Amino acid sequence: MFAGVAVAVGVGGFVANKVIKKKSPPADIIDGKAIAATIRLEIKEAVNAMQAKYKKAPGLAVVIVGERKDSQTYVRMKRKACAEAGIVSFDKDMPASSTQEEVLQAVKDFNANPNVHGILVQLPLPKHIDEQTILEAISLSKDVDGFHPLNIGALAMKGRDPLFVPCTPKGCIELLDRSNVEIKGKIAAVVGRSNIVGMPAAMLLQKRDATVTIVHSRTPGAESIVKKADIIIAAAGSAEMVKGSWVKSGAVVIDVGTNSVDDATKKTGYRLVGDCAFEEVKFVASKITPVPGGVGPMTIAMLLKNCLEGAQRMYAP
Ligand SMILES: NC(=O)C1=CN([C@@H]2O[C@H](COP(=O)(O)OP(=O)(O)OC[C@H]3O[C@@H](n4cnc5c(N)ncnc54)[C@H](OP(=O)(O)O)[C@@H]3O)[C@@H](O)[C@H]2O)C=CC1
Ligand SMILES: Nc1nc(=O)c2c([nH]1)NC[C@@H]1CN(c3ccc(C(=O)N[C@@H](CCC(=O)O)C(=O)O)cc3)C=[N+]21
Ligand SMILES: [Mg+2]
Repeated sequence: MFAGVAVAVGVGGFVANKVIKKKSPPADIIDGKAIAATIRLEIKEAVNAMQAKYKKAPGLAVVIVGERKDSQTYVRMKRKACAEAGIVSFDKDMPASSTQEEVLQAVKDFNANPNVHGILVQLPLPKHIDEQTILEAISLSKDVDGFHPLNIGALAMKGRDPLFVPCTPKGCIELLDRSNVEIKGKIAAVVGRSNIVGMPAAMLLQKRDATVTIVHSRTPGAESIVKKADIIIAAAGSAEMVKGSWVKSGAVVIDVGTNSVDDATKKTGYRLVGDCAFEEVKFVASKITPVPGGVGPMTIAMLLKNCLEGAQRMYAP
């Protein structure tokens, strides 16, 4: 009823529209770390139940090739999370000089091992190894990362469901669900189209009846496209690229980006930032995930969940 009523205030003969510029209250922070902890407890209970019923524990094989510091950190976190949930981890740490044949053989050995229900080959692999060849060698029923082309193909098809959904996008959807964000009928924008995050995230949103636009490095006018979205999943790997001005008021923002930027005030010399400018976006969005403590912990929780489900399918199909 107030629409169309202009508030004009005369200031010394000068008439200006008085704009009361007020910052919106900050967004709710979606606590991925806490949600992941809850899920990990749920998994632990299911693992205990499996032990009691079948005298078997789920097993996860983690293959790492080379000495990349970040990969080692992630792999250590995954193995620790497995141990806490009662999932047995099978470690295969291979030197960067390993041949493609050797890595392939490691995968084949785990394919044949009945105590292994999930196989994860940490990416990226050294340049002389063809990632796709390795990923396609993983048994479909043990593909807990969901990176096998047949799993991705099923993800893209109407009326089909893959055996495994990639962990990071699955974690993004779980965060939306557990934060009571409706996906159906919403406009969504995914920034990034990688095989491991952006593309599968877009497929999942679309399967849940969102209308999805994928923005990538060749997209003209990315800002105005992102600004139309009710739900934004940012996975470009570009520190703080999504500014407050890119975000529609009240949008829900899931920030996958994990970028390390130099920070002399930290004892490590760096800190992690997302793909969203958190301090700006939090005053525009209604809900937002932090980095760290948002999507990252969910990725690990979903890995455990996929491994548990793989084992459950084998013992109680
Ligand atoms: N929290 C977690 O669990 C995980 C976090 N990550 C993080 O998520 C981010 C993305 O990872 P990943 O998908 O593997 O990265 P990739 O580098 O494989 O893909 C990045 C994608 O973003 C697009 N892109 C890059 N810059 C821009 C830009 N300025 N504007 C629009 N699009 C852009 C690229 O476009 P194009 O295709 O045209 O090159 C590409 O599709 C990284 O920060 C990574 O560290 C990744 C995995 C798990
Ligand atoms: N085969 C394969 N599967 C993967 O799932 C896979 C991979 N390769 N290669 C690399 C990316 C990256 N990734 C992350 C996992 C956890 C956090 C995570 O837990 N991050 C914490 C912070 C961690 C820290 O402090 O360094 C957080 O955001 O709170 C981040 C990133 C999985 N990946
Ligand atoms: Mg390679």
